[in-house]
Amino acid sequence: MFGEAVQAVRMNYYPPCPRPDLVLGLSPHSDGSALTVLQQGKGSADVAGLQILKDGNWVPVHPVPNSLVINIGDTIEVVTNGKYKSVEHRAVTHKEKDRVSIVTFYAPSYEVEIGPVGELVDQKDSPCRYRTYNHGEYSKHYVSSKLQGKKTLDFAKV
Ligand SMILES: O=C(O)CCC(=O)C(=O)O
Ligand SMILES: [Fe+2]
Repeated sequence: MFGEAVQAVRMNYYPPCPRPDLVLGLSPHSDGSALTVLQQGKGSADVAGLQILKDGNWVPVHPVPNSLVINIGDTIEVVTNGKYKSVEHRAVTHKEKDRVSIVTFYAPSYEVEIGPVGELVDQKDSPCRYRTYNHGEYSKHYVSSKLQGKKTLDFAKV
């Protein structure tokens, strides 16, 4: 379904920040990927920099040694017609400690068309919520937009 899938890696370094109350490491966003695999750095295993938005509250994702965090991205939300939601998340800074995260984004090939799978669309119970679009177009839209919660997903909404 994803064609020759794209796997991209981003490494984030967050230096200590004297005013974590004023400065975010990374603004709230959802990832444009299908799935994201994230490792919170070994050397800073006690710094909970990643937070997810759940029921309107920011919840810290505490690092578990030798484990990976798997996040659902926008592409899975579209493919499942909203059954699985991409997670809104952000990174906060820490007064004394720096932090590293290594993030792998697994996403469709830029050539493929992405849309809700037929089995999860039903006129009555689960009407089609997202249009079918070219993933390359979505990626372009994503990288040229500001990180602003799940706003980038508006591109795909019907
Ligand atoms: O540093 C983190 O834990 C979050 C990184 C992230 O959300 C991203 O690179 O997309
Ligand atoms: Fe992210």
